[in-house]
Amino acid sequence: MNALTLPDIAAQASRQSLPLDWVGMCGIAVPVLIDGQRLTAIADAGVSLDDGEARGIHMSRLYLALELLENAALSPMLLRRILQQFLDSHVGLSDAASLSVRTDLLFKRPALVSPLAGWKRYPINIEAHLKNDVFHVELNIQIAYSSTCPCSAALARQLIQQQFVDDFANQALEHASVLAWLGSSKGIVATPHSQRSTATLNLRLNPGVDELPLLSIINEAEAALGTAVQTAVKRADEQAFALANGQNLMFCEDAARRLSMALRRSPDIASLNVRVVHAESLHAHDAVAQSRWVREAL
Ligand SMILES: Nc1nc2c(ncn2[C@@H]2O[C@H](COP(=O)(O)OP(=O)(O)OP(=O)(O)O)[C@@H](O)[C@H]2O)c(=O)[nH]1
Repeated sequence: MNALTLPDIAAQASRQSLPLDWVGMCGIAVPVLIDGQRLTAIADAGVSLDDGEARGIHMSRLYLALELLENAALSPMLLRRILQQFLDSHVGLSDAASLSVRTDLLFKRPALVSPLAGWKRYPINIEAHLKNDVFHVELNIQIAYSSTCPCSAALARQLIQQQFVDDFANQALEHASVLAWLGSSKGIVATPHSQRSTATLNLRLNPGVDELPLLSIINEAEAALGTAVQTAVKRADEQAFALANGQNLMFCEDAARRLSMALRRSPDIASLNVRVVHAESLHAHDAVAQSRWVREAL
C-alpha cells in the first residue's frame, strides 16, 4: 500500500486575500499552577493572521505550546514564553499573539472572631498579549463584599429616635428601662438595607512584574473595602460583621473611590479600571460606579 500524504488545508492559499485580527481556539481546558495550587482553567489562545494569502493558522501548534502551563507556576515570564512559541511557530503568518486564562482562585480566610476558617472563591481572568516584542499582562479579578447604605442608615436612625420620643414621652429616664428598650425590637424599629456587592478589577501590570500579584491585590482591595464577605461564621463572627458593617457605611461611589485610591498605590499596576456593583435590596436594579486611571510615565 502506498503511504498517503495527509492533506494540509491550512498551508493552502486563501481564496480571498484578507488578513485577520485574531484566529485561535476558545474554551481549552488546561491545568494551571497558581500560588502552589493546581487549578482547572479555561484558556483562549490565538494569533493574528497577517498573511492575507494564507488559508489558515496552525491550531495544533498553539494547543501544544499550552503544555508549558502544566509544570511551571503561572507567571508573566511563562505567559511570555508561551506567546513567543505561538509566534515562533507561525513565522511569516502572525505578528501578534494572545492568551487568556480564566479560573477561580481559592484562598482560605479566617473568621472575624472564632478560630474557624473557610475557602473563599475569587473568579479571575489573566490575559497576556505579545506584539512586536511589546508584552503586557492584564488581570481581571472579582471580589464580593458587603455594603450598607449610609442614607438608609441615617433614615433608620431617625425612626429609632422618633420611636424613643414616643415611648419615653413625659417620663423620667431610668437606666434599666432604657437598656431594656434598646434590647427590644422597638430599639431597632428600622434597619438600613445592605447588599452583597461585587468589585471587578481590571488591572494592567507594569512590564517588570515577575510574579502575578493576585493575593496581594485581593488583600489590598478587601482591606480598602472593609467588609469582605465571610466564609465560616458562628454567632460571634456574625455580631462582629454587623459591627463592621455599621462602621463601614458606603455608597457605590465610596467603594469605587476607596478601591481606586488603594490600588493606585500598588507599584505593580500600570493602569486600572475598577467597577463596583451594589445589587441593591432597595431597588430591583443595581447601583454602579466606575473609576479608570493610568499611571503617568516617569
Ligand atoms: N486553521 C484551522 N484549523 C482548523 C480549524 N478547525 C479545525 N482545524 C484543525 O486543526 C488541526 C490542526 O491544524 P495544524 O496545526 O495545521 O495541524 P498539522 O498540519 O497536522 O500540524 P503542522 O504540521 O504543525 O502544521 C487540523 O486538522 C485542522 O483541520 C479552523 O477553523 N482553522
